[in-house]
Amino acid sequence: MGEATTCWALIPIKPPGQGKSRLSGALDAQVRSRLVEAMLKRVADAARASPAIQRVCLLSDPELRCAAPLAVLNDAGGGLNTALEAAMATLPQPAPDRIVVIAADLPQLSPQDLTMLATVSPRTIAIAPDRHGMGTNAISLPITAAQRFRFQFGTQSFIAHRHEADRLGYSVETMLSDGLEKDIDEPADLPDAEVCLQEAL
Ligand SMILES: Nc1nc2c(ncn2[C@@H]2O[C@H](COP(=O)(O)OP(=O)(O)OP(=O)(O)O)[C@@H](O)[C@H]2O)c(=O)[nH]1
Ligand SMILES: C[C@H](OP(=O)(O)O)C(=O)O
Repeated sequence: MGEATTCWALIPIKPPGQGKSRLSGALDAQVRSRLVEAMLKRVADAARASPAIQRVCLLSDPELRCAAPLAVLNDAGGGLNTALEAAMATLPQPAPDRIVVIAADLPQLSPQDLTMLATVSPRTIAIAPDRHGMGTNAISLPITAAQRFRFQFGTQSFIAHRHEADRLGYSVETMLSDGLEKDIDEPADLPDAEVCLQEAL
């Protein structure tokens, strides 16, 4: 039997008060910020409950205080893609075999979703698209790929991330589940955040 592989989850989150601006027409600033916190807690709890994940880190401002006591990797600035690339280059050692980058706005995420992302075969990059098949809600990278991967968050990132995996010579697996697809970007998405929204109101 081979050595057990290790996997960490990395959750990027903007500093308090800065996230989910597209919801500002539907929710006031205080509710929005509580919703962001409730969704982050849900994602962090799901990651911590997955037996395939050994460590859960946030990528954010190191001053961030959140309900869950999690390690925070410094967001070096420059936007999400640049900050992720910098974080991959400066991971605490010993680094894991695999790292799952997962959005903080997935209120229906389950531990099984994390386990599915963490347990793909070694030469595989797994990508979870959003409900429109356009954006990327999670990406699971072997450590050998993580440090060369050019993140493409922004518009149409799902296809761009697939191309990036091809460029690096990894096979791609698409991960689909309700928990992974249903990120909360627009007011129309809010019914999918019902439980977190109850906490926030
Ligand atoms: N650390 C960090 N996290 C980011 C950054 N940009 C986006 N994120 C996080 O990445 C995830 C996906 O981002 P979006 O869905 O665009 O969320 P958002 O930026 O809060 O939403 P809008 O303000 O409406 O665009 C969320 O968890 C964000 O908090 C960044 O520059 N640094
Ligand atoms: C960051 C962006 O996510 P969205 O803002 O569409 O959730 C993306 O998936 O590239």
